[in-house]
Amino acid sequence: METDSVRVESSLWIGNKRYRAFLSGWYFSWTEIDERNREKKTISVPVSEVIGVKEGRVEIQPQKKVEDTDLDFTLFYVKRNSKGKGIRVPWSLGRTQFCCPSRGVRDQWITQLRTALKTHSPSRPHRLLVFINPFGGKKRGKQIFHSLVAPLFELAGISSHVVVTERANQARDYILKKDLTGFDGVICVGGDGMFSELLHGVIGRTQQEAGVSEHDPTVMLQPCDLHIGIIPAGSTDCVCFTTMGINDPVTSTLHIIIGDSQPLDVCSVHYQSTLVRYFVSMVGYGFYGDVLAESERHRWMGPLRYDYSGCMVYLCNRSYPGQVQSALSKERLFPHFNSSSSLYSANVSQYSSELEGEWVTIEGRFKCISLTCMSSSCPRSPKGLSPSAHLADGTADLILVREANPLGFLTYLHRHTNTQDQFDLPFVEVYRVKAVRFSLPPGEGEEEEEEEEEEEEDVLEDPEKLCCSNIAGHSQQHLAERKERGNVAMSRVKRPGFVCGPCCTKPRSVSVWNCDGEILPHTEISCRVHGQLVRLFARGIEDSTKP
Ligand SMILES: Nc1ncnc2c1ncn2[C@@H]1O[C@H](COP(=O)(O)OP(=O)(O)OP(=O)(O)O)[C@@H](O)[C@H]1O
Repeated sequence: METDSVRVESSLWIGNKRYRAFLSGWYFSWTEIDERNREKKTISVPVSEVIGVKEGRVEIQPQKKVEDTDLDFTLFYVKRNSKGKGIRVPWSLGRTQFCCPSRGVRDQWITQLRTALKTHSPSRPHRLLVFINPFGGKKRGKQIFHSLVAPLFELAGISSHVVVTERANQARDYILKKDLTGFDGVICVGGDGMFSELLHGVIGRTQQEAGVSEHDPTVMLQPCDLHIGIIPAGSTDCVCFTTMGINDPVTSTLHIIIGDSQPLDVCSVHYQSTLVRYFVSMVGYGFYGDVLAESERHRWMGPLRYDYSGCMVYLCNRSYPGQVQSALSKERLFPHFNSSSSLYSANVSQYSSELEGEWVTIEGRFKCISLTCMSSSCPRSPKGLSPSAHLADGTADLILVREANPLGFLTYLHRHTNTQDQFDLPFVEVYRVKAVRFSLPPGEGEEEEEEEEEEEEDVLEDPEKLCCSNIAGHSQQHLAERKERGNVAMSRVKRPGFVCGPCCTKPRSVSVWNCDGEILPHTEISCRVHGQLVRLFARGIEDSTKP
């Protein structure tokens, strides 16, 4: 065996074939040598993608098997599969078993490979805090973790402390309050809701430690050091799909093990001087808010409720008045920006602001308004809400869909599922922004607020007076909540009933905001993008055409 500072080389056998193996700088390669000493196929594995090196003949999947032999060692590494269900190829665990001419050579290979691994992968996690939501998606969180994730962590020498959640927000509270010394990252096994819990926990804790007030909408938030990992086990897993290009627990686990790090922009939502929420995926008004509100009332339908609610809300053909003020990023014009909906058209006025960049005000009636920090893709919409949105450039894409005829709006919605440009429509405008404020135009919504208050008084007397029969079914509980928590909580519960579609006899001119699948309790909100606030164990979307 030849060894120098950059290169280790020797003959090894895989089965009955002879190979010349090299460990050289960043790569471990082995080339098949035929009987005439000619070189044939070479396989190369970056050292940074080696998952583990074990003595003997070892198998991890489908079941762990170890045969302790003197001459063999087994190499585990990231293998890119040829096809998968995402917009990039899935990763799996590659395994090759080498036989050495002597035990000394075998031990030397193992030592050299492990040393190279430490040198070339300094950012790998050693200890992780894992939260499993046993009720997310198809309720397979525990099974996914124990059968697919835990064996890979063990192989890579990662220890994990596992918390199976017993209630919503347990993971967030744990991160905010418990001692996290020694953990290199927090992992959720669940869907977007679980990711959001970790996001709020990690950001909140970092700001607490830095003495930064999250409620101040103008404050510069402290970037978070603790990495977040997502093992998809929810029903949509949009954040995972957008940051990985695929929803696959093994691919996610391998990214975590090799310590990939992807910065991510986060948007804060404030109501006056109160932080309402953070999001990375989407906040949407109008159609998106109405669909969520409607679907909340049909939870019993399971995932089908989104299709059902989408149809019902579409049939209502509603649009809402609004005033959107946005701080444009320097990269103001969106690549797909439609020239027919000019930025400086009559209904756009400019004014300066405290935020860098220029502010514009846009007023009108909208079918929907959405703001997204990422493309927000999912298997149903592989290109997502805003196909060219970046993960970490400090901007978000504001998409305004103005009042349109039902067929036009259907075209817009349908284009999310195919390759046609959803922005190339005369009633769609897109802006790349750093901050957004939404308000109701003067006079709009006030009448409703008053009506709403009167109605709530009536309802207190007689719950059956609620405009929507579905809500009435739950009204006693809602009334109790209102008494306990005040108007905000009541309107949070009640508003979905106001936009519920055909069953509701009182159409309203105010929608609700859908923030990453949660209904926000306020209409007039301000949003601000915080560039690269958190880091994920991910690599963004890899080009699947590369080997
Ligand atoms: N033990 C628990 N009991 C009840 N709710 C929980 C529990 N653990 C977590 N939650 C909450 O359940 C909500 C949904 O969970 P999760 O996001 O994992 O699954 P999902 O809704 O199926 O997936 P997706 O959000 O991708 O559609 C989260 O908002 C989380 O706060």
